Amino acid sequence: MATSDTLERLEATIAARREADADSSYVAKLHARGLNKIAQKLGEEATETVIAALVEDRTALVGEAADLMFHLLVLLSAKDIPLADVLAELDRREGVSGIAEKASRTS
Ligand SMILES: N=c1c2ncn([C@@H]3O[C@H](COP(=O)(O)OP(=O)(O)OP(=O)(O)O)[C@@H](O)[C@H]3O)c2ncn1[C@@H]1O[C@H](COP(=O)(O)O)[C@@H](O)[C@H]1O
Repeated sequence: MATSDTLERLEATIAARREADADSSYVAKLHARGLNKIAQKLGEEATETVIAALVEDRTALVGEAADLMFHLLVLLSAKDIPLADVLAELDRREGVSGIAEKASRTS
């Protein structure tokens, strides 16, 4: 079953493929084309994800969401930001929202 380990494995694969031959690796090809291209691809995948959601095509939405998450990991890799930093930020917000909820219950 896919878990957050899936994203961690994919992050490691992307890191390992960054310097590969651009003819045989899509990750290497994207990195060779630079940050602007990676950012452009992420924007395109975000738009395609939104469209798939709005036309209510479940299969397409799952595929586009996978493309979006993959390209986000490529962008984070290009900026040398570990996935763990993003997950830690989500954990931090979970804690913050828990504190806000408790505060509203006691006031
Ligand atoms: N998850 C993915 C993944 N999702 C999407 N894609 C690629 O993303 C591309 C998107 O297609 P597009 O038509 O939008 O892109 P394009 O035509 O290549 O580029 P442009 O014309 O936009 O410049 C396709 O080539 C897909 O194969 C991916 N390529 C790789 N991975 C993972 O990355 C790993 C390493 O891949 P390589 O670097 O190719 O070894 C693989 O084992 C997979 O786990």
